[in-house]
Formats: sequence, C-alpha cells, structure tokens
Amino acid sequence: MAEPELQPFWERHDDPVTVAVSDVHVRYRVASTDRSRKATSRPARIANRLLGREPVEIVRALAGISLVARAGESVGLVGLNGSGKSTLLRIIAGLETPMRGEVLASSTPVLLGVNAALLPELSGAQNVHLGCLAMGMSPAEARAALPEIVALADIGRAIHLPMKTYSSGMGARLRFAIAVAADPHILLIDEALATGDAAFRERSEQKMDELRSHAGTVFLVSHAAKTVEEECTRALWLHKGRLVLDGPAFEVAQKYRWWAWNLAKGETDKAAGLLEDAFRSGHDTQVHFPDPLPVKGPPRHARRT
Ligand SMILES: Nc1ncnc2c1ncn2[C@@H]1O[C@H](COP(=O)(O)OP(=O)(O)OP(=O)(O)O)[C@@H](O)[C@H]1O
Repeated sequence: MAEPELQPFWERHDDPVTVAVSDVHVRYRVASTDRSRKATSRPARIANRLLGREPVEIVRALAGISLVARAGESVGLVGLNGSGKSTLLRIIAGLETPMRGEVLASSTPVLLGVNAALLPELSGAQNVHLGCLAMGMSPAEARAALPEIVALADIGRAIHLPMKTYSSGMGARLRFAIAVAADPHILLIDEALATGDAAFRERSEQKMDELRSHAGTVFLVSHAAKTVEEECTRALWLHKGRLVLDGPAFEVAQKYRWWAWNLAKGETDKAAGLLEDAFRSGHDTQVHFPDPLPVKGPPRHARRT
C-alpha cells in the first residue's frame, strides 16, 4: 500500500503561514584579546603568535532554531542578554544569512530595531519621508502617510528638529510609527517599545492588534517578560542560541520569569533544574522544507549560501 502523503506544514492549519524557520544556525568569528583561551588549538595559537594575528573566538548565536508563525500571531521573544533574540529577528528579516538552515516568509518583513537606519542630522519629518520611501512607498504615498505617522509618534514640535536631539524614547516612538505606516504583514520589533511611556505603549499596542487583525504577524523582542505576557499571544524563550520553550505567551513568560528570578537570587541549582524542566517540556519543533518548494508554498526568503 502506498504511504499516505504528508500534508505540508503550511496547509495543516486554517491560518496561513507567514514565517517558517528551519534548523537555523548562526556563528560569528570574532577577534579576541584573550590569548590564553583553551578553546584555541595549540597549533592555531602558535600560528597566531608567529603571524601577529589576534586570536579568534567562535560565538554561537543560534543553534538549531525551528518555528512556524502564522497570520494573526504576535510572538514575543524572551531570554537573557546574548541569548540570540536580536540575531533571530535579523535572520527572519533576511539581513543576515544563516550558516545552516533557512527561512521562508510570505512577504518582506519590516525590522524595527533600536538602530533602525534613520539619519541623525535630518529632522523627524525628513526621516519619516526617507523611511517611507525605504519601505517601498512612492513619494506621493510617503507625503500622504506623514500626518498619521506624526500623530502616532506624538512628539510635538520635535518632529521638525534634528533626530540627534531626540531622547531615546522619542526616537523609538518615531521609528515605531514609521514602521507600522507601511502596514507590513510581518513586523519585527526589537525593544522599541521599552522606552515609550504608558500612553505610547497603549497606542502601539492598539496598532499591533490592528496589524494582526489584517492577517499580519508581529515578532517582539523584550527584556520585560511582563510586556510579552501582556502584548503577545505566543512566546519563545531563547537560551544560549537554543529554543527552550515555544508556547502561549502567558505560560512561557511566567516560566521564564520564575527561572530568571531564581537565577538573580543566586539559586543556581534551582534555576538549572527549572531550565532543564522547561527544555524537557518544550516539544522539539522540526520544520522540513521540501526541495524544490511547491508553487503554493511561501517564498524562500533567507537560506545558507
Ligand atoms: N555582529 C556580531 N558579531 C559577533 N557576535 C555577535 C554579533 N551579533 C551578535 N553576536 C553575539 O551573538 C550572541 C547573541 O546576540 P544577540 O544580540 O542576538 O542576543 P540578544 O538575546 O538579542 O541579546 P540582548 O538581550 O543583550 O539584546 C551574543 O553572544 C553576541 O555577542
């Protein structure tokens, strides 16, 4: 009897897939000033010394991440500093190529980062225009979008002043307002909301809900697990480049907070146990892309070279 054909993962659900990440690995080679590193082999250390080269360290930023995100989801990313959250957003955005693995995205994701490329010498309004053009709007569309962006950012007269004079909160508000103006289907937000005040957070939350209701997907990196708990439907907990848990935002954020609290209080054994339990309880998501992809699947976005 013929094997039943497995239904591809993007057709197994009512809500369409917007982002699929399959076994993504990212490593960086970084010059180090530590000449005593045991990780460097002896011949390499001798060669480095003879050639006057700085030792190189390999940083493993992501180690086998797989996930599938769907329209209507807002996915929060939590984890300690250096756990790989921003790297994962850059990979999903297609700004970096993974060493291994690949990403499919149904449309071009818009990454809103703390360092989004706006020009500090230009005024907020001029940056709005440039930002809109960079997201693919025509000059007329960019002009038409200005009032709504200015209203959402709500930074008053400062909109006419150079961006280099802005506080970090004012810059974050403007970047957020620019990014959502294009009504992207996939919006990636890296901590931009953290510096906003309560009123701005309320408005940005509304905007994210609006975006999700238009069949969009939002990814949100935040150090505040509470923000993820309140603003996301689903959360990913990353640790040292690995996915610890992927599930409902409330559940994941609560477990992450309890673990982080124990770690901060010096309860290292308890924290280690909680981390192990969390790893064990998270099911190991595997995402396989057929090669070549059927025409009906989402377009291939980022892949190893
Ligand atoms: N361009 C880069 N070159 C070298 N190493 C990098 C680079 N970008 C990130 N890393 C390293 O990759 C790891 C993951 O970094 P990443 O910025 O993704 O973590 P994060 O969870 O976003 O951290 P944070 O919460 O501090 O913003 C870290 O060890 C970091 O030092």
